[in-house]
Amino acid sequence: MSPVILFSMILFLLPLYLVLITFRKSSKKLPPGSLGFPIIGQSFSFLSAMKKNKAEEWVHDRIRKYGPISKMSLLGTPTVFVCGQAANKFIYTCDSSILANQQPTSIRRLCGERNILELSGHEHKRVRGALVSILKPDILKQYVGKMDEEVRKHFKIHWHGKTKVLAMPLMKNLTFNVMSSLIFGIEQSEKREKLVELFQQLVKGALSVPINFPFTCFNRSLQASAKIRTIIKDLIHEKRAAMEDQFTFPQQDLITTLLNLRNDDLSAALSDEEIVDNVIVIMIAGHDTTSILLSFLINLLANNPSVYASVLQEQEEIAKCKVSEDHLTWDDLQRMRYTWRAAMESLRMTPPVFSFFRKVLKDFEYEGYLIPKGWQVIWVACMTHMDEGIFPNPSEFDPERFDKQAPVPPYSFVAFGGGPRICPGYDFARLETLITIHYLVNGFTWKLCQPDISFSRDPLPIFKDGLGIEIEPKLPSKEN
Ligand code: HEM
Repeated sequence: MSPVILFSMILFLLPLYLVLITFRKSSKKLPPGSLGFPIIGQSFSFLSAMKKNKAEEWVHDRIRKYGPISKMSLLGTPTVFVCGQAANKFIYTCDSSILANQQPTSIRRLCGERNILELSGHEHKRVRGALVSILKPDILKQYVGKMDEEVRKHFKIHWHGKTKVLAMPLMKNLTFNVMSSLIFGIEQSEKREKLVELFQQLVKGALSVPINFPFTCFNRSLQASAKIRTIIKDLIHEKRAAMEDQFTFPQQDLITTLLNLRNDDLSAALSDEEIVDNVIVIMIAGHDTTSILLSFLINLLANNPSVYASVLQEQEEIAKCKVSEDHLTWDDLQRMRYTWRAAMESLRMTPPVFSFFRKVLKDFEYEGYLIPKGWQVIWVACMTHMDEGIFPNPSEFDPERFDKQAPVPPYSFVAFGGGPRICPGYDFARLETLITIHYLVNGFTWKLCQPDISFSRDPLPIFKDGLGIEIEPKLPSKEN
């Protein structure tokens, strides 16, 4: 029998088998809801609601029908759906021997078995420790100048001399280039353009039914993933050779920093396979999320003149103390408090990541229901962001909500997740966002080409028209 048919049969039968053995061995109640058709289950209805930007309605319909806990089948696996502040707390504090991080099969196959999202317990701690150590503020401080340079270059090439731009693809291009420069040490080149294309293709299949037939989106994403792997492996060999020749870089890239990380016994902290898998995850986790934040913030600032005025005032104060060729410094970024609140508010209103998955390692009971081993849990963490009881007038863009004087209740603002898996790229994203907004508001004014713009989730939020804006450079022009 061909491996493809065998694999499809396993995918088809596994959910049924899991449900049957669960019923046989336990008298406890499963959550309400239906598993739908085998394999497909509710995958298409969920993905289609995401695409139509109706995911919140889809979730509300489910809650109306079954309550805050229900069962379904998503992306080939029986699944329990939960949401709300209590669910966020439960999941973020749950023992990793009960609930392990697990992405859909599609993500595991595209990013590799050793990627941090797949690991749990000690292995997760070890790999996470290595990633946190290269993304912590002390290390990132050294990169502010390099980031600043990339951002200025971007505005010079893609914005100056234009009257209209599509902001979203440009922000993707910018965040990808910043990450390539800092993580891979790859400057502007054909290789970098190739990598952009390959990552875009890989991401398209990240949340898809994992059937590897020719011409499927998943198949194209797998091919892109294989090519990216080859490029990263070659880079690792080049950097290792340079290190062995004792060729020292004045400012290392993050892959070199990772290659240099040692355990107590001086063995390498991460294997090459772990570096490849995790660099792919970092690129995916970091560049799209931050570009979404920047694009939605540009849209919100265009529609909210008073917030825009406060951001501008803060950024003009900082610009006043500099001459045009000065880079922004770490201290300048610490002064951009209001701008970061505006960014957090944008993340509250449109968090880049809508839902998360965990794998159930042991049967457990939650709110009186059995959550069986072998199933997965999906939770829509950000439903709390629009909870009137937590964030009054949730549809209003109000950065002051994040004023430190009025702290946000725990487990309710979760754009960066929570618990032991909270996003380790928070500071990276903050630096990149603040530097970009600084040069944007000091360099240009902008307005939306169309007043009413809509977005879909594919699976990440994306403006359908690319966020067309009319731009005008400010005079006298600071060299952006
Ligand atoms: C606005 C930008 C970003 C947002 C909203 C964001 C959000 C998130 C969220 C929600 C999680 C998952 C937490 C969980 O599973 O509970 C996460 C994990 C992660 N993020 Fe970010 N992220 C952003 C930027 C970045 C950047 C710039 C990087 C790297 C430079 C990064 C690297 C990672 C990694 C490696 C993980 C996995 C952590 C683990 O499993 O321990 N992220 N991020």
